[in-house]
Amino acid sequence: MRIDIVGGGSLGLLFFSKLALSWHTDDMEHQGNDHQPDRLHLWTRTKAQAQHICQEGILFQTGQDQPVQKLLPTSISGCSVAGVEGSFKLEQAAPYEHTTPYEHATETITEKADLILLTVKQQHVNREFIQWLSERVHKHTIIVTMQNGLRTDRIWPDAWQVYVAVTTEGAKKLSPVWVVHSGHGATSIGDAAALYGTSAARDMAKSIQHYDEGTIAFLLKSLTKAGFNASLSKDIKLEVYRKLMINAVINPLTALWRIANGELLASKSRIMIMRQLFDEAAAVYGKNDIGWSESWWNDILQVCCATSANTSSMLADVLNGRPTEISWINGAIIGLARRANMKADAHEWMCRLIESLTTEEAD
Ligand SMILES: CC(C)(CO)C(=O)C(=O)O
Repeated sequence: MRIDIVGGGSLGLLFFSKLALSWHTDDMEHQGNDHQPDRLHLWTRTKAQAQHICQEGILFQTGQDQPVQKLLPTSISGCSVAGVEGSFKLEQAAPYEHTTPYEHATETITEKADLILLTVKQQHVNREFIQWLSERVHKHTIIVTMQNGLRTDRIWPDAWQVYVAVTTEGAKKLSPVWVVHSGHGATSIGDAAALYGTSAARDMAKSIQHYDEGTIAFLLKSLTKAGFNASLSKDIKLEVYRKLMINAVINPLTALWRIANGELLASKSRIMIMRQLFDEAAAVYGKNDIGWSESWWNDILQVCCATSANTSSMLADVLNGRPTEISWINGAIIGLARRANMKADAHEWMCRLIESLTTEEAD
């Protein structure tokens, strides 16, 4: 089985590091047997990051106060890294030498992936990216997207088997090569057809279901072995909308006020504004027949506590002068409101305010 992780952000590095470490342990255990190793490959968006990783390895901490583990290219059997520039043209594979006793370790980078875990930001998923990705996909490749927000454009080709992952794992990227597992969470995976699917996609998914099940089962097993709390979701749609609500409340406010997640709870007036965003989104969900629960408000407060010292991903984008995911978070709520002929003024304001922080927002 070949897994490609696409995206060298905090979550990409976290999932790569933990999987690589657990597969490495596996390899050590199986040395001398004719065990065939599974392959893991990390694609970073920029060539520069891939070069850093190839030269310095990945620094990984299982927690803030935990020792730094160094994953060196030569010590991770079957794992490799390459960079893809902003244009998403395939760059030459960065030299990531590994010592591995298995003969098929010499395979080239052009080998297609059986499973692709996508951890790139929404703004990087565009037509060029899909084109690049199509070179890595074979007939039965499963794509698992692990991203904030919701897409309303039909970006995924109908024939692809796309799954959605919702995770509450916390990860902090301290440098292009350094990631800290800053909070343990849970990861649910479900068929994207439930969210975006056409009937063609559903029929196709059914006809090759046994492949899906095998690959997804392998992923869940690998993630569990690597120490993640991962499961197959019974209702991924609900989980995506729940996470969307959490992000639509926490992300823009932390980015506007430039505060850590926990500081949202520091005053009544902040909590009132959060509640306004929550109520408005809940009304929009209601009109769209999207089940929501009052308990989600408590979930939001709990996320603020559990990740109190964290910089939200939107604040991190703003601080680094990068475009944000606002269009796929609060913008998605506005889209749902329009669909129901209603207004979502508070979310509109969030979009306008965040968009006006930079001059390079995605459309
Ligand atoms: C849940 C939250 C807000 C945690 O920081 C997040 O997902 C993000 O920052 O994007």
